[in-house]
Amino acid sequence: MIVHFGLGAFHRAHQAVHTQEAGDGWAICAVAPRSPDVVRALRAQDHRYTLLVSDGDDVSATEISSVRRVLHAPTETEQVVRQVADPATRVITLTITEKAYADTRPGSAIGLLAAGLTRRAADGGGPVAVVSCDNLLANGRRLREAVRNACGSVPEGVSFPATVVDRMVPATTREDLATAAKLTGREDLAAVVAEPYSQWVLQDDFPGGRPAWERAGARFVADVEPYERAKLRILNGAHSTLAYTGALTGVEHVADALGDPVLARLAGRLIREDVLPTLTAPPGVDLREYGERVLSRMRNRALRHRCAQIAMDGSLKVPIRLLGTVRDRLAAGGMPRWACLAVAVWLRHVTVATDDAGRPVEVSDPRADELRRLAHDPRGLLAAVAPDLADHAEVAGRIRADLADFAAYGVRDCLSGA
Ligand SMILES: NC(=O)c1ccc[n+]([C@@H]2O[C@H](COP(=O)([O-])OP(=O)(O)OC[C@H]3O[C@@H](n4cnc5c(N)ncnc54)[C@H](O)[C@@H]3O)[C@@H](O)[C@H]2O)c1
Ligand SMILES: O=P(O)(O)OC[C@@H](O)[C@@H](O)[C@H](O)[C@H](O)CO
Repeated sequence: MIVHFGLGAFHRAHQAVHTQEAGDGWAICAVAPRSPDVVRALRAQDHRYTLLVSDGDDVSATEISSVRRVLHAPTETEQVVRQVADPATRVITLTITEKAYADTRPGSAIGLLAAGLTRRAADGGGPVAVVSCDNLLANGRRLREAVRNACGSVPEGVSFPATVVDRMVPATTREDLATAAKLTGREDLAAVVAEPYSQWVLQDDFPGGRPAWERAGARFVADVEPYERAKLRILNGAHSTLAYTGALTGVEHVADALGDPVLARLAGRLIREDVLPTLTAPPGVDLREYGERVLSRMRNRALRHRCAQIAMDGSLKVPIRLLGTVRDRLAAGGMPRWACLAVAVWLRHVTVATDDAGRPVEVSDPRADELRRLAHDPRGLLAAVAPDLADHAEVAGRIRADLADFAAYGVRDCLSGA
């Protein structure tokens, strides 16, 4: 049995699909940490749901049935703890978003995981792998640290393999639900839509055994780090850049942001000129080709990936997706013009929160209030997120100038002249 925390769209289109395609009998008990809606929807349809896969032209529908039980954490806490402690559970996966790793209070996702692992250790539940599938740096180590904080120590027999996950899965829209109903002939409130591309790279450290996810295309490697760095900097770096520039220029979805040549040029130059020189290719991977493919994947119009969704929680995402690129380019003697520009666009997004036409944009970030209070002080603002870069005269000067230009001329005009 696998216990999964975070019953969002991504789990349903990625780990659940890999587990079904492995075909070796593993089943999933999925825990919803917050909203009960998906729990109700799945219970009403025998836990089965539709995966729509579209390249922008054709769409296929597949029934996913690897999820066999669902639990709502706030109201079914004891069942969650018992399921984690159960010796039949041998793998635990998580997609709980970046910010959830900092919340180790009792009752939080990490708190419940920790309570279950503690009971498991006391009851002799046996070894188990706990696998973060969130877009974090060193997600295995990060999760281990969170569990250690919540438990006081790391329970024996628990491994935390590092992973890299890659598939674009936007929030399901009403139109997606209508497409699922049309293709399957039944209403499905838990349907998800994804691109054809799907990748999962994992460190093979599963002391209690694991599904044969390699049968579904997963790769087990000794060192996940080069894959992680490449994916987070190329794909997620470009995604966040398009999300902030799109949001501030009145564009709703990522595919449409790439339809604007000015925004597409920024994303392309960011990848080619700033990100690629900071990377070492994983064995057998052509990173230039991966970068081009990422941009073409993002042009998929079947994915209604909202700029506002990707823009959320920038204070946690931007350091992972863009600041490493800035630092490595500087260390190598280069000036990461495009990455700095992207950081400046994010700072404008989180502090000013109106687009070029003066319309309010959606900002959801745990540090938004604090950063907004620093809007009048560009150096202080940068120091709040990257003190080392605030001390770098050229970077701080460029970001200050970009912020002033955005205020005077608008983001799009500045980007078109950059
Ligand atoms: N959607 C994608 O394209 C994609 C691709 C790769 C990785 N991921 C990873 O998966 C995560 C979830 O993406 P999604 O598309 O399923 O999003 P989603 O909004 O559909 O689901 C988010 C899930 O996280 C839970 N959650 C949110 N805040 C939480 C908190 N503070 N504590 C505990 N749980 C919390 C929600 O209850 C929900 O189950 C992302 O944050 C990312 O790290 C997503
Ligand atoms: O899911 P988030 O919020 O961490 O980030 C939004 C997207 O950039 C991300 O989900 C990508 O679609 C994904 O990482 C592709 O593999």
